[in-house]
Amino acid sequence: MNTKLKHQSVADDPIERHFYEIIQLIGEDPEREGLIETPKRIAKMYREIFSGLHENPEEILQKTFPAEGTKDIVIVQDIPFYSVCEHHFVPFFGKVHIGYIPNERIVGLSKFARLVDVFARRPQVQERITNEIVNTIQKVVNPLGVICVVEAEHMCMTMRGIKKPGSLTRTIAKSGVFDSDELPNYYEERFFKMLNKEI
Ligand SMILES: Nc1nc2c(ncn2[C@@H]2O[C@H](COP(=O)(O)OP(=O)(O)OP(=O)(O)O)[C@@H](O)[C@H]2O)c(=O)[nH]1
Ligand SMILES: [Zn+2]
Repeated sequence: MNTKLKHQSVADDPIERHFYEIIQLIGEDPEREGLIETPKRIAKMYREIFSGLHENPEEILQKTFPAEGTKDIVIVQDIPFYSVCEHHFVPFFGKVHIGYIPNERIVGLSKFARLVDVFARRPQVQERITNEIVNTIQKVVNPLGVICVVEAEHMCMTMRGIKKPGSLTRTIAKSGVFDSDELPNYYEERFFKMLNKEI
């Protein structure tokens, strides 16, 4: 008997074993050359794209620096992200824009991108990523306010189902001074002007 045969079906890794079965169940041959290592590849990829489940987002924001007199909005925009929609397990991807007004401490800029990755690398809905980013920064860094906009294209709306390529979903979450009842909100308006490079 060819010892290579049924390799993945008896693999120690349960993700590998289950994908071997899924390939069979869709009517494909998991033993053919092109697919023989696919369950192993998918298991490795799943551990990468869902690695955020095993990371603590609050740890990322532990190290901060003195605010150095910063009183205005700091924006990090166009942070690219790739996530997986929890309803269909297909990708949604786009850009995140984060603004905050420091209180006494500022955050290292790279930490915002790390925070985005931790939340994106989980089965997600776009609204939750947006809220989680704001809530975590507000809770750990305690700035005067945080605002986050996420823009994304959802493959579950383009490659399947309703099939509307190019449709864009925008979500927004706010805290502190960005979230006051006063309308129009000065800080929110200023954030969007800065985002459009008008300031
Ligand atoms: N609010 C929200 N909905 C999402 C997100 N990602 C996917 N969805 C939606 O989740 C919904 C799941 O709807 P269901 O009716 O349970 O599933 P379905 O029959 O596959 O839906 P269709 O996509 O309409 O074919 C769909 O309307 C998706 O567009 C997201 O990030 N946020
Ligand atoms: Zn979906």
